Amino acid sequence: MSPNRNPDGTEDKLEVEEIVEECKTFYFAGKETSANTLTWAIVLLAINQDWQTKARQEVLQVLDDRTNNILLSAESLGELKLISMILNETLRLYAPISVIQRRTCRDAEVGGFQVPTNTQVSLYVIAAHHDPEIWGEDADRFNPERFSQPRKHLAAFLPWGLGPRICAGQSFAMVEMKVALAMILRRYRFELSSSYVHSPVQFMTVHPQYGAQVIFTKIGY
Ligand code: HEM
Repeated sequence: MSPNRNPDGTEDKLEVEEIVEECKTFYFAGKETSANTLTWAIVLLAINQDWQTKARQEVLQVLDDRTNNILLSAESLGELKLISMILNETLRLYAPISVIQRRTCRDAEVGGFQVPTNTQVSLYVIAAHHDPEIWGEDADRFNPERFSQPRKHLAAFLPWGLGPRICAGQSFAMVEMKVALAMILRRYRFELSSSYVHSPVQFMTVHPQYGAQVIFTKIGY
């Protein structure tokens, strides 16, 4: 671990315990979030069979256009436009981290409100993501088309947070989720089981309280 130079020129190094803590943060921040997003994406595609079909067609087309049609290359990942739209819409509807917290280090004014130093401020990601004034009257519906055009309000979509503490694993997470979803779509058709009960719950991350019962059928690709 290379030393970090402070503004006064002195050097700081992370201690072993601090490195261990960082590893734990990466494990927790990286595993639950991505796993739950993928789970919700599978549930949403199991409900919305038209999008599942379109997404599979895209994956097969991107793979077919390659000589090695089994693995996705870094460049072919960029061609999975529908998969990106589906993952973004999943992150909008079921942002794994639904509340972001900050503590003010000085007096501030936010939207006309005076916020004194040392106040804990909670930013409800889930409220911004479901606001009909931003997303329209169908804000609660799954519609990946919303992400076919660049977003007008950056701050209306913030599953990764915003600012200097934005998610450190954002790009990595999108790559792993795209690869996993593409590989599942390529090999399986899936539908919701009749035992599935829709009940999102927030406990550390937003996940399906009673699990996600989905029936997978292998397809011959
Ligand atoms: C769907 C997947 C993920 C989502 C939705 C997500 C979301 C977030 C959010 C909302 C934050 C807080 C940002 C803030 O306070 O403004 C965060 C922080 C963080 N995330 Fe992620 N994350 C995901 C995956 C990952 C992965 C795969 C890794 C690492 C491999 C990772 C590593 C981190 C770290 C280290 C932080 C703390 C950054 C800091 O405090 O400076 N995340 N993430």
